[in-house]
Parts: sequence; C-alpha cells; structure tokens
Amino acid sequence: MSSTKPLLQVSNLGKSFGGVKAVDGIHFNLAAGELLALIGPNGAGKTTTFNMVNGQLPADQGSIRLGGEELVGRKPRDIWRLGVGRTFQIAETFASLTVVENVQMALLSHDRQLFSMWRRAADYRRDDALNLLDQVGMKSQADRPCSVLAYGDVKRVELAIAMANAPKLLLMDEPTAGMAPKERNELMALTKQLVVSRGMAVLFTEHSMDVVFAYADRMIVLARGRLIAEGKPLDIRDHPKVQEVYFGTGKTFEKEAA
Ligand SMILES: Nc1ncnc2c1ncn2[C@@H]1O[C@H](COP(=O)(O)OP(=O)(O)OP(=O)(O)O)[C@@H](O)[C@H]1O
Repeated sequence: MSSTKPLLQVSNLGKSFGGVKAVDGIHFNLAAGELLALIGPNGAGKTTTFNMVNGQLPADQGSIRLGGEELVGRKPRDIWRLGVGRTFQIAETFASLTVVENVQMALLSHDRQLFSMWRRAADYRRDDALNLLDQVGMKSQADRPCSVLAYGDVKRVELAIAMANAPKLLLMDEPTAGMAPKERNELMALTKQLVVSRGMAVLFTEHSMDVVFAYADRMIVLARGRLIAEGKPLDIRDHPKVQEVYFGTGKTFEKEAA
C-alpha cells in the first residue's frame, strides 16, 4: 500500500517558560496542499508553536520534520532556506518602495544576492516579480508605492513577497486581523487558491471562526499548551472538549464574539 508522507511532521514538541508549559508535547502533521488552522484561546501556545516551527524559539523537546529534514536545532535563516516562509508586514522603510520593488527585494534576498546590489533592485527579475504580483491580483498596481495602497491590497503584496521564496510551508499569524469581512474573505480565497495551485502547505492562526470554518481544510485546537482536538471544521464545531475548554460554558462556535 502506498502512502505519501506528510510535508510537516511535528512530534512531542514542547517549550516551557519558567514553570509555564507553553507548549506541552504536541503532535500534528500537515500535508502539501493543505490549509491547517491552529486555534485556541489566549495563551494556548499558538505563537510559541509558530516560533518553534520557524526557528525563532528553540524547542525544549520534540521534533519538527519538513520533508524528512529535522528543523529543531537549526537557525531561522536555514529553516527559511529549507522552505518555511512566513508572512511579514511590510515595514515602514519599505512602504516608500513601489509594490514591484518590494517583491524584487524579496527575490534578491531569496537568491542570496548581497545588499550591495540594492541599487540594482529596480532591474532585478522584474518580470518574475510581476508574475508573482499577477498571482495575487496586484500586477496593475505594480508601480505604485506600497504606502498608498488599501489595507487589503498591502496584504496581497505581503503574500507575493512570501511567495518569492517559493515556500513549501507558509506560516500565517492571524492573516486577516484588522480586516473587514469582505477583505478577509478575499484574502483567504486567494490563499486557498495559492495552496491548491502551488501545492503549498499553510499553517495559520486565526481568531475569526468564520474564516476558519470557511477556509481551513482541517484544524488543531490548543488549550494551555496541549493539543485537545484535531479534525475537520465540522467535527471540531461539536467537539465537547473544545466547547468546554476553548469557550467555557454556554458559548458556541456559532458567532464571533462582538
Ligand atoms: N517569552 C515568554 N516568556 C515567558 N512566558 C511566555 C513567553 N512567551 C509566551 N509565554 C507564555 O506561554 C504561554 C503561551 O503563550 P503564546 O503566546 O504561545 O499563546 P497564544 O496562543 O499565541 O496566545 P494569544 O492568542 O494571546 O497570542 C502563555 O502562558 C504565555 O504567557
């Protein structure tokens, strides 16, 4: 019987801060082409998990394998080179650059070009940068400065920047925070499209349950560092442990908190 190995295999992963077990021996897998939501109440360990996957925080225990390669113990830059990307907000210093220049800078970085080549960024792989912008629906705004873009459009550019490194796995920390419902849906529909067309895996945290239920292929639920449930959104919705631990009594998944 043939079985494809998951792209990401996390096992017995743990991290403590002083006496607090922020992440307490969690296990999960993520396949290529899958959109996996990581949810849980405040302080559940979501950010700590993210930071261990991309190497910003060293794990105390456990293993994180990407395509069979162990990531625990590697530097963030090496993990990025192996294909773990993360969406970052466009920093103010880059907001004055045009949309396409921002993507060109990301391509420079991906190609390990030296910063002394900065002045040549305007010429560097412009067609490839435009192609990435086309994939996120931003080609027509390529020559506008990022500083004048609408918020939802900035998020699309950030996605194009993350794509410049051709990640196998993309980590998105609350991608739709601060967005209106229509923009949220557009961004997540775009993300889903990229997941399918590129065979990329996405792990994302999200507080909006509407987004999670509409777009996640699968979800994992953390509470106080422990993984308490895993499954398809519809299975998770009615999971008694999730209802109890995640929301406390009397609350349901039906509506987001106002
Ligand atoms: N650098 C740190 N030093 C000490 N304690 C920390 C540190 N980072 C996280 N913690 C603790 O670890 C636990 C998990 O925190 P984490 O930020 O991973 O949760 P989270 O699920 O991302 O929460 P939120 O939804 O509020 O962002 C919390 O109890 C938090 O106080």
